[in-house]
Amino acid sequence: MATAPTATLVLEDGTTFRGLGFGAVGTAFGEVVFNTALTGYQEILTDPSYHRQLVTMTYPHIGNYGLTPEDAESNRVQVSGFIVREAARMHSNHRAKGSLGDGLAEAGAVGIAEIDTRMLVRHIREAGAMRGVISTEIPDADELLRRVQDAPTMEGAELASEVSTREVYEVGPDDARFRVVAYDFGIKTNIVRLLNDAGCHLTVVPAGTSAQDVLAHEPDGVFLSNGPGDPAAVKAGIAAIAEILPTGTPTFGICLGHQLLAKAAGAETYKLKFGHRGANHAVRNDAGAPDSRVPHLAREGESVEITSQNHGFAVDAESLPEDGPFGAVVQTHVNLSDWTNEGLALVDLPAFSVQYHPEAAPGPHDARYLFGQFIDLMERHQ
Ligand SMILES: NC(=O)CC[C@H](N)C(=O)O
Repeated sequence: MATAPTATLVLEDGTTFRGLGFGAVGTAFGEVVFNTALTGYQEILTDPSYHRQLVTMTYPHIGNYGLTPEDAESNRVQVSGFIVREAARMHSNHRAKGSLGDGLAEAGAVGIAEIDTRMLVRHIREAGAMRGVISTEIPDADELLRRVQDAPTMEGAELASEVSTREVYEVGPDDARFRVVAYDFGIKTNIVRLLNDAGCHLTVVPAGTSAQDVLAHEPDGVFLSNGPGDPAAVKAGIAAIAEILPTGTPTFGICLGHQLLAKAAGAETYKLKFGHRGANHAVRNDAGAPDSRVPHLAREGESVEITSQNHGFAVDAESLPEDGPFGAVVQTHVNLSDWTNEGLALVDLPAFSVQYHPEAAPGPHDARYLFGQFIDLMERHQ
């Protein structure tokens, strides 16, 4: 690292950090967020939901196992910048094909190391997630502050269309039991893989696809993917979902897909103070509670699961309607740290979704059962 350029990180409130640049040389803007997973930096960097974000890892030593193409969650590094305590000088892993620094450089993502990430994260937890800029070319903190204050905010940002596929594509065997249309708002590869493994042939469609075009495929089910940005700004997606729901097509959403389903069904979303990003968030499934109105969505055996998460917005549980455009919407899952909403289901229609990541890449596999529940719903409605 001795020859790495000096880099500067400036937050929109003027807080300034100096560190060492790695990855791309340049200036990168984005929302500064933090992820508490101990491993899985490659899956995090390549998760399209991190588009336009500067991701801080709380684990202090990052890059030691390099980058391995088969582990990517999309075809590129998606973050605009990466903030770490210590970037490993060498990686060691027989599967790796390159270093973290080279991967960031190739994608134009600016990294900054030798940052006091504990101080940064404590500051964000107190003051809230905010815009930031990392620069290896502009050392003047006042200049960077001016620029970051002009950068777009995450609230109101429609980013799904920036990462979505431009073309429709098909994945999985033609003779699969179920034909699913998957909305790509920024879909992660492991979701595609797990749906294929569960017996689904996928037709992956761009974020702006109309309900008519989706229904023309006569799908057994519709999947709503994760993705970046403010759910409230994804107007076309919300409108399309509102047209698909009354057809009774089984629908399953993850993260952004969950938020869009909620909006389509009459609920509201809001921005969390600093979001949930990590691989050990405890969630309770209430679908098996004695008074549950959606007992078919109970998790067999246990009700608490440790989950992988990555979201900055959330569904307002108080806004879930009893008398919405498609009837009642109930909360199926709750976050055990802050009691925010983590899942919902429609009572009268075969549609459900979770805020967290059952595909868990990276993360624990507790929530895989949800893919099975989607299959069950399609089986019952086929
Ligand atoms: N992973 C996701 O799909 C994130 C959803 C949304 N962009 C949020 O930050 O809340």
